[in-house]
Amino acid sequence: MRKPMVGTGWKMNHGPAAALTYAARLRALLAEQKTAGLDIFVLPPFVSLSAASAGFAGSPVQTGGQNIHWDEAGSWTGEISAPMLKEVGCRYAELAHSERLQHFGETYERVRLKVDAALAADLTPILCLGESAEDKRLGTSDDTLRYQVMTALAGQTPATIPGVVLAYEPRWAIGQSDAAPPDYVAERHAGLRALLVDLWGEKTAEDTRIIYGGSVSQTNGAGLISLPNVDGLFIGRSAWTPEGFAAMVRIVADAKLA
Ligand SMILES: O=C(CO)[C@H](O)COP(=O)(O)O
Repeated sequence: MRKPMVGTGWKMNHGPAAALTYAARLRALLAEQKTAGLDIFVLPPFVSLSAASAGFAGSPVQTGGQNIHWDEAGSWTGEISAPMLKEVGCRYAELAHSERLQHFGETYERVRLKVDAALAADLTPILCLGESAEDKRLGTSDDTLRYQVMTALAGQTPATIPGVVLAYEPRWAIGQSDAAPPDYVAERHAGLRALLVDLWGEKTAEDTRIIYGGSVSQTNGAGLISLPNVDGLFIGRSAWTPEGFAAMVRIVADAKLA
């Protein structure tokens, strides 16, 4: 059984003081909602992780970092290690976000090392996958997703794959006015599920969560979370307020905990 998820990445928003304010407000809102049975997560900026982890301590909300280096320590100026995320109370490590690929030179070859580092530190990798607008135009979306999965998860086993959350985020749908069309999302998630079967077998595919991100909102969220093979929602802008995120938690809970 795949435990449903709902999470938000704050990107470069909410310093430590704002993180504490957000956490206090979200805790109060979620105390009035169904949350048992959901994995709920927030991915603050690095400088806000200690504050956020403290602010959410004892609540249903877990924290995670938006990136890690593949090494445990060393001369890597400006980088953060998986053990450091663990030390500040994180459960998750987001990897390969499209903005890291587009603006900061990230590669899926490097992400493979980061998946290993996250798992070694007992963090759950949230592995972002997604095709470009050009892929979509050319009909090569599934080829690109296959390359990303096979490269980032090379060396994993049927037993370790379910410890990774796949986050399907079509690049062309991020930061837009609406999400990818539901039938398109359903096709890509079905393709990823079939790829997991092909590479690691039925049980691994059945146990591995695939969540959707890319302009999720209160308008489209219920339709997206109801699609087959969509095990959760991963929200940016619509969840940068506690009220917005609490509304998305409710949408996922209503769909998945009924
Ligand atoms: O990071 C994302 C979700 O946290 C993703 O980039 C979607 O962002 P959004 O389009 O602002 O929801």
